[in-house]
Amino acid sequence: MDKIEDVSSKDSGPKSKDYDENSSRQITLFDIKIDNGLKDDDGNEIPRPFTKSQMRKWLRKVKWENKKADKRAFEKAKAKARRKEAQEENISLGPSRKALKRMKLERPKRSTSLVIDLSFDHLMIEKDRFKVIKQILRCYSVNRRSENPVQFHLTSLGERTKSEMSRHNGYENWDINYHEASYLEVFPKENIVYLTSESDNVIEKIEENTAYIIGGLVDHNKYKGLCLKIAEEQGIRHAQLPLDKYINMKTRKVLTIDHVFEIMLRVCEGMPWQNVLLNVLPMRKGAYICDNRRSSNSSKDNSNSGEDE
Ligand SMILES: C[S@@+](CC[C@H](N)C(=O)[O-])C[C@H]1O[C@@H](n2cnc3c(N)ncnc32)[C@H](O)[C@@H]1O
Repeated sequence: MDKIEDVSSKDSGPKSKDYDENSSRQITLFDIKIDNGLKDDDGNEIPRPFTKSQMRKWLRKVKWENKKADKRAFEKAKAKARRKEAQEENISLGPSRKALKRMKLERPKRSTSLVIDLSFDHLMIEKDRFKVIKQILRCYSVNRRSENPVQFHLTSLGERTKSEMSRHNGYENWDINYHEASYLEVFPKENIVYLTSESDNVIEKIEENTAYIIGGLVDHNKYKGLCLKIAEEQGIRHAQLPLDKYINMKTRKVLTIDHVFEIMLRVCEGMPWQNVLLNVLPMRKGAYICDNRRSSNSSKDNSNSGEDE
């Protein structure tokens, strides 16, 4: 049952003498009948110090705060149990936060840049903008854990994306280069390659000192060919990933931002294209090896469905 006194210290919601005095006897949400008012121990109605809607709002907040605290405690206990179990079974859970921080300072970065072009905000509904942010977080996470990270840039960063990013604590200090300017102002034009599944050029080798642009767009195929059109208009190079050369796929070849990012990163790290494609693409993309038509079980499903999610 929800306990008002658990959160009254955190919350500056409605307070009155009556409520403060009563808080020590753990009033529950069910004790308070907004419509009938609150009664004291002798059954006398306590004058209502707030409007019904103020009270409803506050009670909702209290309920939410309690739920949040419970959830946080549960997650903490779960993580602790997982750490303990891993320690007992000698399983590595990857680098700790402290180690990751040290890696950020010590790891040399490649001269190749992976850039997410965030100039498409106005073409997306809120839900899809959130998906873009979620995918950026995944890119950040894989790059940060890489032994050999690339330079990670976000360009055309607008106010909307900035405020959505600011919900993630300390994002300004992440190992990402943020630019309000377009990639055209950040990199020499001849060093830019726009990645797009619609290009006739197929990427083979990832070049040093080159900025590979990924369109920060979740469009459910609504703006087919848009990135290719932009690259052509801007007179910059463009290329698609060599999917056809190394794998067969049951679904469309338009991948999500984070999949494209991870594929490029892994190839930069020195893994062969085919292994990378089979490892990174989720099973439901139905990727299997080209040459021997053998179905692959090695695909991993990273809970991100195919294109646009
Ligand atoms: C969901 S797609 C957006 C599709 C969009 N309609 C377009 O015009 O590119 C997100 C981005 O991932 C990259 N991308 C997706 N699939 C790709 C592929 N097969 N080859 C190269 N880049 C790809 C592109 O940069 C693309 O802009």
